[in-house]
Amino acid sequence: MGVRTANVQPGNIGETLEGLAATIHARRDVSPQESYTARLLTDVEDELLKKLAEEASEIIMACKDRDHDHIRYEAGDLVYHLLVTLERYGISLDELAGELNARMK
Ligand SMILES: N=c1c2ncn([C@@H]3O[C@H](COP(=O)(O)OP(=O)(O)OP(=O)(O)O)[C@@H](O)[C@H]3O)c2ncn1[C@@H]1O[C@H](COP(=O)(O)O)[C@@H](O)[C@H]1O
Repeated sequence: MGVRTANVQPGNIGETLEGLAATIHARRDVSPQESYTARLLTDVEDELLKKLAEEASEIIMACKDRDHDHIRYEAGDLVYHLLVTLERYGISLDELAGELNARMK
């Protein structure tokens, strides 16, 4: 298990996701030697997809343990890897918003 993040303060999810997505997009121009994100964007696609599946199973385990801080931590890992996946496959946050908005009742 990774190191738990200390002193987590609430933030604005829209701003945070947009900022993180922009950082991930910018890693397209960075060498894979310098950045984990750049590696996930350029390595064989199965490396990223395996990681996504691994993070999904880790949050499931955290939920089964009813461990609040661990669920939040693994949710962070999962959302980050999902954003990298969206970047890799060319889906912007605005397009994702459109998908979710289209389902709203
Ligand atoms: N938000 C993240 C982020 N979340 C998770 N990770 C990485 O994802 C990997 C998760 O792998 P693991 O689950 O195996 O590791 P773990 O979390 O230590 O352990 P467990 O979950 O297995 O218990 C680790 O290498 C983390 O460092 C992240 N790496 C980068 N970011 C963001 O991406 C930006 C760009 O970072 P670079 O990748 O360094 O360019 C950074 O500024 C951050 O904002």
